[in-house]
Amino acid sequence: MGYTLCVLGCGTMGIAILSGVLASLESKSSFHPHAQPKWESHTPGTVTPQTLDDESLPSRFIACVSREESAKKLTAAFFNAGTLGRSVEIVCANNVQAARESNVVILCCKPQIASMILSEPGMKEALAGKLLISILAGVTIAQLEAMVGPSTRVVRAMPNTPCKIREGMTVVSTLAPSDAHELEREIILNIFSSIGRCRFLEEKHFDACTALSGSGPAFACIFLEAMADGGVMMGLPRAEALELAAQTLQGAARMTLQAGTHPAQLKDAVTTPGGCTIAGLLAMEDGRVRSTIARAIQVATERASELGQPSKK
Ligand SMILES: NC(=O)C1=CN([C@@H]2O[C@H](COP(=O)(O)OP(=O)(O)OC[C@H]3O[C@@H](n4cnc5c(N)ncnc54)[C@H](OP(=O)(O)O)[C@@H]3O)[C@@H](O)[C@H]2O)C=CC1
Ligand SMILES: O=C(O)[C@@H]1CCC=N1
Repeated sequence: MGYTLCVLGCGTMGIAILSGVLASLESKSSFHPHAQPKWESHTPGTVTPQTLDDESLPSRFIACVSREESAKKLTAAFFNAGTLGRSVEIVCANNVQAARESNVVILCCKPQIASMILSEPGMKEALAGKLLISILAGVTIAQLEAMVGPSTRVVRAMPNTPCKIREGMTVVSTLAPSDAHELEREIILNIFSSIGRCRFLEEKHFDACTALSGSGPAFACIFLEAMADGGVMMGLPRAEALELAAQTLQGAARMTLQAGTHPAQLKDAVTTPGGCTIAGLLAMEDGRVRSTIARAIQVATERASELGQPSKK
């Protein structure tokens, strides 16, 4: 059983989502009696699927691109993705047929070309009565609804690149409570909580989420690289410096997420009076590191809100 899932515009994020979903299904199919479902470790507030019936799980996968070159890359990417990966159908320049054959479509193209793709002849009909999940930055549900027919259910999601290793953070636009939407809710949760954390938030928060968790991996990597650079400056080999920085950031983040420890508490616990940590912290404060990082989120949020708008050029 199961439904057909189509990724319309399968680039960086499409591959990340599809790879994560395939890996999750592979791990579900290789039953382990002591295996914990992925979502059991989630903190309160993040959402998890209630059931795991076949109807809410994908069983056929279609990935769409526009160029042959991209199609070749996808074939290579998914051929190595386990047995399920080999069953991804790669479709080049035939979006309408792919949408017609699908039940759920995840729109993963650039924001600027959404209207072109959704206005292809036959697309409205192909999407009629189906669930369209858009991950596009800055393109609102109202804008998307104006591009599709009234029977297409439009939902926004904002995932991030770590979905590829099932450590993603995805925010999904709040769904109106209704029995008719229960299956859609299950489908959305099964996709995104199988590839990381998933939480619902009102659409008005989407530009901030785009900046914080969507762009966030890039910001975190600047911090990670800078920490490693400091280690290298002090004589550590590059590879070890990166390992130390990455595992340290992961450990601190996990203590916040899993143990619920406030970051300020974590910081204070490390900071011995008169010790080296406070010396480093004061150097960071001199560099206005907090306001610089917070302002980066502010500026990225503002930019995200412009991405769905027609270019002013
Ligand atoms: N990158 C990120 O970290 C995040 C991105 N997003 C959002 O995800 C979306 C995609 O971003 P990203 O994955 O980085 O972009 P990419 O450029 O990597 O992927 C876009 C994909 O769209 C395909 N495409 C282009 N034109 C068409 C067409 N006419 N028909 C079918 N497919 C087409 C491209 O294929 P081809 O090369 O063949 O044209 C490419 O595979 C954006 O809207 C972005 O806002 C959201 C969260 C995080
Ligand atoms: O930079 C961008 O526009 C996209 C959206 C979030 C992450 N990357």
